[in-house]
Amino acid sequence: MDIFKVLSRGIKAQPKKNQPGAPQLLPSAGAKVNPQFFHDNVGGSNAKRGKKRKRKGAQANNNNATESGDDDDDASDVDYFAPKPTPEELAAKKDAELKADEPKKQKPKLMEEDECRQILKSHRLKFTVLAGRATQPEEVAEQEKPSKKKKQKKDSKKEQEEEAHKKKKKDEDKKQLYPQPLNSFGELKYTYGIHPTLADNITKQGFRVPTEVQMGSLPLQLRPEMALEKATGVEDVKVERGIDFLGVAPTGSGKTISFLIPAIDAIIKRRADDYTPETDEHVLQAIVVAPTRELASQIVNEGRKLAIGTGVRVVLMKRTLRLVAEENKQEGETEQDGKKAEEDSDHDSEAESEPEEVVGSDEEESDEEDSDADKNEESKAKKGDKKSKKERPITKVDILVTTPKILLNFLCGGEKEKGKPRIIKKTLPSVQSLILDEADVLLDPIFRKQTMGIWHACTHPNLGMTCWSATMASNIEALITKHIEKRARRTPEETPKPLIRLVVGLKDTAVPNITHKLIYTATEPGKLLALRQLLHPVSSADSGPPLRPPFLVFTQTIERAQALHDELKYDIPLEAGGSARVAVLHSSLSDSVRSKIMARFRSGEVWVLITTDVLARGVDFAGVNGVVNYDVPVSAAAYVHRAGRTGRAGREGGVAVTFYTKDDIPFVKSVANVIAMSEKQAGKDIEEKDIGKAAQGSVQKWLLDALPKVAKEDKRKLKVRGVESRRTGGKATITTKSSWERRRENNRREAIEASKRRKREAQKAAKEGGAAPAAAEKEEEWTGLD
Ligand SMILES: Nc1ncnc2c1ncn2[C@@H]1O[C@H](COP(=O)(O)OP(=O)(O)OP(=O)(O)O)[C@@H](O)[C@H]1O
Repeated sequence: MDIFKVLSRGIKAQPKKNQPGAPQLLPSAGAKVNPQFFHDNVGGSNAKRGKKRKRKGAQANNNNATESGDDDDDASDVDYFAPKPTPEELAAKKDAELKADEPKKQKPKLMEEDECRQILKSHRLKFTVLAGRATQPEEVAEQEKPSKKKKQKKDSKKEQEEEAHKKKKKDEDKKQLYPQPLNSFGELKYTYGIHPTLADNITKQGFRVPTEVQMGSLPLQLRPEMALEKATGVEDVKVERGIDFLGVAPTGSGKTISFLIPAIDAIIKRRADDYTPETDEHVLQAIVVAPTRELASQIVNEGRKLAIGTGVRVVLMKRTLRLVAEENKQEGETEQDGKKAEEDSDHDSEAESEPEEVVGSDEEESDEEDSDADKNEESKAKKGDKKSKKERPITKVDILVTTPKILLNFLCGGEKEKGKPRIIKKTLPSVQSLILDEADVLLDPIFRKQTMGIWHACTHPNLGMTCWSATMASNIEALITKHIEKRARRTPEETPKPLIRLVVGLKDTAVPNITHKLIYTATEPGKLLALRQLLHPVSSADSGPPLRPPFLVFTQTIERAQALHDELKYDIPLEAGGSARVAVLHSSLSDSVRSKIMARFRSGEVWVLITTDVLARGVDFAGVNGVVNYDVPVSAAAYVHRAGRTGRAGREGGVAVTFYTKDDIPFVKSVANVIAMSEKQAGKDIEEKDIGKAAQGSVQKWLLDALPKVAKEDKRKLKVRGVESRRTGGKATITTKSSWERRRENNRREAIEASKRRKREAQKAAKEGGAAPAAAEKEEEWTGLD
């Protein structure tokens, strides 16, 4: 040790974490050892986030993955003066470790229900049976008598409220489940028996510790009977035919592999069971539906990585694909069914409570645009003779990943004609698993008919349905439950499959590991100034942690994204990469341009990506340091998803900034509420005594109280149309030019246009008659408004 070096070290204390000047941990710094969001010390007197309970049971299950970074605690046991082990001792120790890693042949050891309860609670996992119990308890009868309840309430409101609350809690307790959690990925192979190649692929991806949603959902999906073996009071939950599943878990918590692992494993097993040389073919067995093309291709990539060496083919749906589908034999009936399904859907959307879920205007376009993007391929296909369509080989596919419209078009034999109901001409009887990623948006009125059409076309009697999202409005949950029950009624001879819901953490909140900033900019130009300040921060004394590239900027419309890009593209100095560092991505761009921009952003070439809600859901950019909501999101759920593009897989240091102007004040309360709830969940909520202090990144209580409540009708309008003034042709434009300058430019442009028009008219008249040349000459003399 160089003593001079030690002595010459500065004595200035290093700033602590989260203090100004302290090196900040950013999402771009890389993956975290432990991707879990919640691991409370349940049971201890001083429960604290970030500390994980140690379990005996998990160790007994001989897992080959470390549980968490908490093993560092063992450092206190290190004995620096102990004699060094001999090489023989080291070799013997290694042998023992290897032996411990070998799969156990005997029956895996399951945890008792109490222990499961503790672990589930510490990771904030809550399971509820929503439908399909063999005997439905009295709550159904209770629900059928709302008028009587109301009457009672009038008598002694408080008493009745208390009673209702108690009853609700009791009912909820009754429906709750405490299945086995997955403590490590090693258990997937040794306890739940997934194929070794699939297990190896999981390890190769570097996944060591399962996230909460993986802990909760994988055992139930893979072997429900085993997951519930130690659970008590589940006699009416019959899982022999599998389960239907609804997973509501934070953004970036690894939902994708939670549905891909069971889908791939089921295909491998079925193939092994039914193997004959003739049947060893790829048969479409699972469909994953996602709302945007970017998300769909991301799922394909994830799926292919997991399926390496398993023989399972994961394919992205394209117009030119030929799938094995059965012609609908009872077309007349299906037509009626189809019509009925549409009527049902319409009826649902009106009858149910106002949906809280977001459907950004752009998302609709994104799927609309699917058709445009695939037109190239279609035209190529059309160029060949008509026969070629028939001759095109059937695509070998086991898992199909698709956006809803493109698959529905295939099933209906073409695009929708205006005013005509869609008829499903083909069905997909081989599909045994239908997975809806971002299910709430897929079942929102905007995509509902398309998604329901696909659901209807999957005719397998034992179709398994799993739905996933970070947000789930209650009306969407009710819709899923209703349709699953309806399907079950078609086969009364079979035991109904239970629909089990898993909620991780608080429903509809943002991830707990990011910082939120709500910034009032008063006007539209104020936003541009504020964004420039974020790009070029002048002082570190700014409120909250600075926003460092790469980051995403969300706008309400395509036009605004384009305009913001035009404004910002020269803001990055040439020596730092110039305009190439800022890019825009929206649904009017072609497919190939979109993919190129995505690749450039992922590679770090683009620092600021301006976009619309087309990238708000599901897209995984691991190292995004922040999100700027240049325009206020159209709903609380939209906020959750946009903010969730940062802080993925538990990465710390992400920032979500939201600008709001005078025009947004009527709508911003729902966003402020989500921020407050998310901070509360993260343990950062402001205490009464701190009200008035500038708490970093939190929404202060006075602001929450001062913001007006958003009326239901306004919420609905906002969701469908966004802030009116920002729609195309609205008064709010993104530009640094003053309105006087813009007016002058407009006048000049119009004058030039008018001049050209007159000239053309004069020339036309000159061709026709003699008097015109003079007029044309006269016209040329005019120089327009300058
Ligand atoms: N167990 C794990 N350990 C570490 N990283 C993981 C783990 N599981 C998933 N990830 C990574 O976490 C990131 C987010 O995963 P994913 O995209 O599946 O999240 P999500 O829950 O679907 O998010 P969203 O709600 O935004 O769609 C991915 O980069 C994925 O590779």
